[in-house]
Amino acid sequence: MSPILSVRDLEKTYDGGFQALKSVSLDIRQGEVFALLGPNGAGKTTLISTICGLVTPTSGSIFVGGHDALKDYRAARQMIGLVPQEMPTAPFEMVGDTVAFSRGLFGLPPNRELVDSILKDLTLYEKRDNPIMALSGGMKRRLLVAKALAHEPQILFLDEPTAGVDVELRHDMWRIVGELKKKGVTIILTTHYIEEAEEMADRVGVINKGEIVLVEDKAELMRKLGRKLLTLNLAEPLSEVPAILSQYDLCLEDEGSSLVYTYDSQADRTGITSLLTDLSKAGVRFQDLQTDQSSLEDIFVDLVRQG
Ligand SMILES: Nc1ncnc2c1ncn2[C@@H]1O[C@H](COP(=O)(O)OP(=O)(O)OP(=O)(O)O)[C@@H](O)[C@H]1O
Repeated sequence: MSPILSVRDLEKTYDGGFQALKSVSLDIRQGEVFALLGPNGAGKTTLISTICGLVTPTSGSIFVGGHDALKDYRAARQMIGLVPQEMPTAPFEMVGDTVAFSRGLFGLPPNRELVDSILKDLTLYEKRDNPIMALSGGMKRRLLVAKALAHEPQILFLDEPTAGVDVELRHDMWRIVGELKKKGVTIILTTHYIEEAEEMADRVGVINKGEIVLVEDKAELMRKLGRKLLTLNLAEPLSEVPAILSQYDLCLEDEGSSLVYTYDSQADRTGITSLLTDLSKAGVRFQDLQTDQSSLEDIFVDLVRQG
């Protein structure tokens, strides 16, 4: 299936000479939830803003649903909903009206039924005749989603949807994203929260200093994360791994005083029991042992540090 969004060799150098995007290429699959992770200043907002037509790229191409976003901006933008981090100020506007207005901005005919159903999905329907200023912080966040959905976009960008919100609202947002995905909406979100990417994403991309440094299925990442290290501190150092233990792919470390076994913690059989039996048969004794697991956070920190 061809990607719903395709970015090729995208570069952005701001006036003043700062290069915020360096040859970014990315394909987004229809119906997926893609989490874009990156530290402050990595280029997440620049990338999203460029795709949404708010920032002009220096070079490169963007295709949205087959439309060239640079040459056929309107058709491309029509397919996209953008949930910004903050509410533009229109405090006296009514909740229902502001969502209807967002739809009108795209030149679409009014559709009160649709607006009502969006408000209901986001549990804002009861507030439809209230001014925006009468909403709680969490409701305002949900309203931003409602406004972004008013023109029935196929792709929804969420820029840090849960930055600075409480746990309850964070889970609320995750539920909303899950429901939109079920309806077939493709979702791209930026986040600082690894937990958020783990919870929601089908795929994870990491951007650092304007470059995409990793794109991977979350399941694959989790599989990698499922690998654990068992380190045995030996009673006496070994010069080599005994032949009887060759099947375990052990590594001898710390000048022969530690044996390291890598295993899949999610497998039915980790092999630890038989390893310990075979160690005993080989006469290898150990004083202590420890297990370590790398997390998505470790992988992220490593990638960002290397960059
Ligand atoms: N209008 C601008 N003019 C010049 N430089 C800019 C402009 N907008 C952003 N930048 C720079 O581009 C880089 C990327 O910024 P961007 O906002 O895309 O990062 P981000 O990954 O979204 O960061 P954060 O997580 O802090 O929101 C930063 O160094 C920023 O200072």
